[in-house]
Amino acid sequence: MCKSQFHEFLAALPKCEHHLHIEGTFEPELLFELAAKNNITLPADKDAAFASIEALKARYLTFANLDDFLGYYYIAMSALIDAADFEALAYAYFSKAASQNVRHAEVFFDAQVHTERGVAFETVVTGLKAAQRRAEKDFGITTELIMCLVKHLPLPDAMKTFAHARDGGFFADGTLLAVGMDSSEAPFPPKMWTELYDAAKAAGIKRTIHAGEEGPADYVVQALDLLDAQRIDHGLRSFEDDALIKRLVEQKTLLTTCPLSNLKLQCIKSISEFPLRKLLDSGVRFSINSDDPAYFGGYILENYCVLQDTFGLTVKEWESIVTGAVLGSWCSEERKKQLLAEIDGVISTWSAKLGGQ
Ligand SMILES: Nc1ncnc2[nH]cnc12
Ligand SMILES: [Zn+2]
Repeated sequence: MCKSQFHEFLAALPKCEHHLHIEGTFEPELLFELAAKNNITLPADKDAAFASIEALKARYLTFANLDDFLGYYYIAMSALIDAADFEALAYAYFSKAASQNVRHAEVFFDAQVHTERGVAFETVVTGLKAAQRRAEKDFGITTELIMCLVKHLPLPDAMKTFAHARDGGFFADGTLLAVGMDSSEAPFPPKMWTELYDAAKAAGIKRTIHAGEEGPADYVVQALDLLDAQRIDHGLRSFEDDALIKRLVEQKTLLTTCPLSNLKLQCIKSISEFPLRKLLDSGVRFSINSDDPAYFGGYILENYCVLQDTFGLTVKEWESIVTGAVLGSWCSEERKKQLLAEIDGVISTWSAKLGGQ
């Protein structure tokens, strides 16, 4: 069976995306457009990569590590000013995701980074919500927002943003689904954030955190032990610790993995180093995601395809991956049932076409 036919099957599979930074979908074309509209000068005097769309895209091919990438990611955000900018950004992602059969997406946004530069929390959320409503109407995709706090700023700053969202009723009214943490990892272990996660837990708010991307397996252990995190974003390095894997399996903790991101940020040297076989064989619940697709050369489907080309999975294995992604989602039981039924339909159509692959 030809590679492209299997890719067609992967495209048809109903998908859930759980690890996607909306600011990481900021394509250079839209970045330059919004920077011009908002009179934001990108720092081409300090870094020639900002001289043109082409130069920036070329620079995105050479990230040395997570922090190298984050420098560009945070500068680009400075071009997002009003609610319409956030709406345009998010709607572009939802359209692209829907075209790849993402049926449910739980999306991060970096609230604190925007408020810190003077953009009101309400502006960000208003724009994102408008895009969510339009996307559900236009494509039938269900979406949720996860507010990420950033590890490179002090705990009191994170607490202030968290309290603003909690006390403003943004979690209680369903505008926000959960709280997470992202940004630079190694210098900022999970144990630094217990106060934030205790407060989220006390308020009945779901909790996730980036851990085990560049940091060691022990950071994942800390996230479980000290933060009571219910989901782990990346968790790539969890396989350094057998007891941790056993625990993740028993607790059915979802790892939201991101293969192309890991490759582009030099966490792995080649896709063959991505622990896909271990994830499947151990029974850890995981999903495959795009993280920051505008920066890493691929949206969710490209992540699925590169894994297929490298590991040659069967239809059954893909069925178990997309089913696990549904089960690990934070959507209603009713929505899960719909998504599982959609998967059943696509699998029966394609099993016949692909004949026992
Ligand atoms: N891959 C990643 N790791 C940590 N923080 C991030 N923010 C956006 N992408 C990220
Ligand atoms: Zn991420």
